[in-house]
Amino acid sequence: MKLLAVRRLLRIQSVVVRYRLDDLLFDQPLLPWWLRALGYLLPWRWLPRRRSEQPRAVRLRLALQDLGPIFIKFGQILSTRRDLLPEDIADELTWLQDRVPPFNPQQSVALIEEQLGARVDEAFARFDSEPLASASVAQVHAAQLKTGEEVVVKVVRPGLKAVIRQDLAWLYLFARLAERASTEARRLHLVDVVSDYEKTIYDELDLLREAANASQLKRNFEGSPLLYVPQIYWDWCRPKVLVMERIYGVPVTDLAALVDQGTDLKLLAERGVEIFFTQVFRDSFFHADMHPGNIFVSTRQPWDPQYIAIDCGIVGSLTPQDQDYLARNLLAFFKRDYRKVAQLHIDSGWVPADTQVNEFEAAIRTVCEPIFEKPLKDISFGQLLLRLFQTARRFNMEVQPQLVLLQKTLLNIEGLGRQLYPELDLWTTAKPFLERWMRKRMSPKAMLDNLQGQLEQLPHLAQMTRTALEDISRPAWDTRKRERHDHHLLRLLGAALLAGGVLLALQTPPTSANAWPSWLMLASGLYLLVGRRRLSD
Ligand SMILES: Nc1ncnc2c1ncn2[C@@H]1O[C@H](COP(=O)(O)OP(=O)(O)OP(=O)(O)O)[C@@H](O)[C@H]1O
Repeated sequence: MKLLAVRRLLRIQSVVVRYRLDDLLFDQPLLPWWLRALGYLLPWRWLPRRRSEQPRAVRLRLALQDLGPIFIKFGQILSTRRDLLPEDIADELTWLQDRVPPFNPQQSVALIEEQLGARVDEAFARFDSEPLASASVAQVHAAQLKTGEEVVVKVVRPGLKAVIRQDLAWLYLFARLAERASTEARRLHLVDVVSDYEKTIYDELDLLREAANASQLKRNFEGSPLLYVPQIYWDWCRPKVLVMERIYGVPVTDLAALVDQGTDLKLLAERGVEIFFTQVFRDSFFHADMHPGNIFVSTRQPWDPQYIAIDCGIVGSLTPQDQDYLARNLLAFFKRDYRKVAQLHIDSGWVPADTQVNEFEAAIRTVCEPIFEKPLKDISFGQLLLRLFQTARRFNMEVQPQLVLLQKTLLNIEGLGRQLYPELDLWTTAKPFLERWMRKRMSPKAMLDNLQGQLEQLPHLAQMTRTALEDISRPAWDTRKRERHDHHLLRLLGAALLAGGVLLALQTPPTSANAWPSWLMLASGLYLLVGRRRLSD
């Protein structure tokens, strides 16, 4: 194992030298001056540079490509972190998609047979050993089921787990060294970036998880003209093999083909935004790997264009509270009500309760005012959220992985939408959607449903109260947790009062003189459940 690790390090080194990444590594303000100076002692730094040498971003992309799937995937993820990378590099790394040499089809067949416990010719009527596509994590073959359906068979690259383990170990080491050597690297939380990557890469290896996500997404958009998700053939799915319906859409990046078939690009761009908001707010289940390689457009009815999404390995979801705060934040934002944005961040518990709201408001205003100087159609939602989270982080906002995922997806959707239709006005497209959603949440029916939900929790009240009280008495209890807990306790108390009030009202006529306790209980219960929240908005 150690020998393998050393060999891998030598390989990484040789790639660094071959692509002359020394300027990227050692000329960084990220590193302290003494390390940058030390860089000049490296023998290869003295090699003459060729005039024709490509720009640094291209050299970095080629180097990552050369280092194989794990570095490619890491580069793809980095390309979405525009908060960390210079623009030229972030732009170039987006080209790291789907350009991975295929692996031997015999390996595919062996793995499929091992996973299915059947020969390929027993499982399929036809199996094309020439791969249809080869990506960083998996290879895809076209096939036909014995029942006649055209399918694709996705197979995980053999031996990927071992390579991941090894490459990750090196990535962690580099990140840790950088963090130890420089405050800038610590500010960027490089180790956290690698750790985020580690979580997603292992998730992507489990194709059953991807299949389950695809099934759920398909169900959420059943019959919708907006989005189509290929059918999963569960009988043939295993952890390393996924069999799904073959789709024949136009890649969304192929603008010429879309124009040729007469696609309504404006509608297509707007539908992208609608799909995103529907997934986030209606379903709380969103495809979080929306890079252009995973999106196709149906060839049917170009005047009524429908997206097709594949590769549901990474999905995100928000709690109802996060949904609520996010929608309010966006609405407050576009009214430039920075005070409310700051207050919402505190109420939601995203930043500590003792944050100075004035200072936080001023910081948000400083960051956002220049963005709002631009016409609405040029404002990037994703950038706005990114700036907001960066500001909030200075005020000790805990990193909220679900929000980071959402912000990255939003950047993807925006980038895609504006590529299709540069005049796309995201805010005007999204605003009615958000307002409708807020109105629906505040409708009497939604409130009643909410109330019913609270009442259903009553049987657990005693247990929850006991646990909460026990927790509170623990010394390590921090203020933010305490606030959240207080909030839950008050809501539970509200539900209890309301239920008690209803029971009393059933026994005493509401107009009689001794009905006041039931009225009092009903009013205070309602206040704790609904009024408190609305007043705090
Ligand atoms: N259902 C399908 N029908 C037709 N082609 C498909 C289908 N699923 C995947 N493909 C092709 O295979 C390619 C790779 O598939 P997919 O993106 O699922 O693999 P991956 O290894 O997860 O890739 P990534 O690098 O994006 O993570 C796609 O870009 C597409 O060209």
